Amino acid sequence: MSEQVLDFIRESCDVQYFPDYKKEFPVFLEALKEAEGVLGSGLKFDAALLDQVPKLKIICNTSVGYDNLDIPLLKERGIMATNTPDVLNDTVADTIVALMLSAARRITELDQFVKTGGWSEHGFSQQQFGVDVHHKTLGIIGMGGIGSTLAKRAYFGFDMNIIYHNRSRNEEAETTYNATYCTMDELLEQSDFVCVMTPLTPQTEKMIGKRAFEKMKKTAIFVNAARGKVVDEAALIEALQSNEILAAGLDVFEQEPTDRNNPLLQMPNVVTLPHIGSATAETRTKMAQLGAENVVAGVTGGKLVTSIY
Ligand SMILES: NC(=O)C1=CN([C@@H]2O[C@H](COP(=O)(O)OP(=O)(O)OC[C@H]3O[C@@H](n4cnc5c(N)ncnc54)[C@H](OP(=O)(O)O)[C@@H]3O)[C@@H](O)[C@H]2O)C=CC1
Ligand SMILES: O=C(O)C(=O)CO
Repeated sequence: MSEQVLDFIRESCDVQYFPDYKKEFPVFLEALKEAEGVLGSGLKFDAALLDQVPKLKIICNTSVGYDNLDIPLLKERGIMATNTPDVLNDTVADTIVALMLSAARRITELDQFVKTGGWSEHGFSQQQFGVDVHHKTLGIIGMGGIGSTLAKRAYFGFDMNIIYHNRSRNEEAETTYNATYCTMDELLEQSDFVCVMTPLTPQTEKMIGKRAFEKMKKTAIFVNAARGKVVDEAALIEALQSNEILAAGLDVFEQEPTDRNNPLLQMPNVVTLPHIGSATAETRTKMAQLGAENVVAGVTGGKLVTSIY
């Protein structure tokens, strides 16, 4: 949280700032017990925690995802909640394109090849060729804010054929990016790149499992920048080990940080990132500022900018 954003909140509220609340959780908890508003990301607000923070009026996530919040419980207790949609769409879509390109063109693997002296006067072998991204079929599961922004890049930048699956139709994406709505099975069977971009909910938890990987092409590249728990990670590992799919690009994991012994970290055809989808200086500042506007509004009785409900 930059000083500029903190100063904006300080104009209306007393602020206690914890750059790493997990490191000093007992002190943080004491402060939270007195707080009317909280701004940040990642902390799970369950009933046991809410019981300890009776003065809390508003929880402002500095993330678009709000799987850390039990919305029915917050509603029941009259606590407001906000998130930070849209301001991060371009940055997260850029991250997904980076994962698609890295996995398809084997960028991280070949980077290591060069840096460890593997590139000799004999050049490199045909076994190291990648596959094209352009003119392929991209399947987007979750054609929302980020999914649509990815479709824009893929359609206009890479001449890709866009297919998608949601619970409801996204007519704007159909008109603007020529996206075709299909069932989940059709998407899995037809896509060269399968990108999941849904929120984590009880309905989407482990939505991509063994059966889904079996449906995908053997040449498919799977990308997850949504939430790790949307995927059955054991099934993903098995699919990669048995060549059920070609490669994967992952910004998120079932457990974060992921275990150092996670087999995915040993696979050259898997590109990994530490959940940095929205993490550019510019976008994180926009997210913090939006969260700050929400927390000030919530505490002072103003109008929330991006209320979750
Ligand atoms: N890696 C990172 O750093 C980041 C990760 N994220 C993650 O990405 C998620 C999506 O963000 P954003 O695009 O802004 O969200 P949106 O709400 O704009 O889009 C979510 C999409 O998922 C679809 N969806 C929801 N539930 C289902 C379901 N059960 N089956 C199929 N489709 C479904 C929705 O369509 P419909 O309702 O019609 O089904 C909607 O199109 C966030 O919730 C967050 O978890 C976000 C930002 C950064
Ligand atoms: O916004 C989110 O949901 C994230 O995961 C971090 O940007």
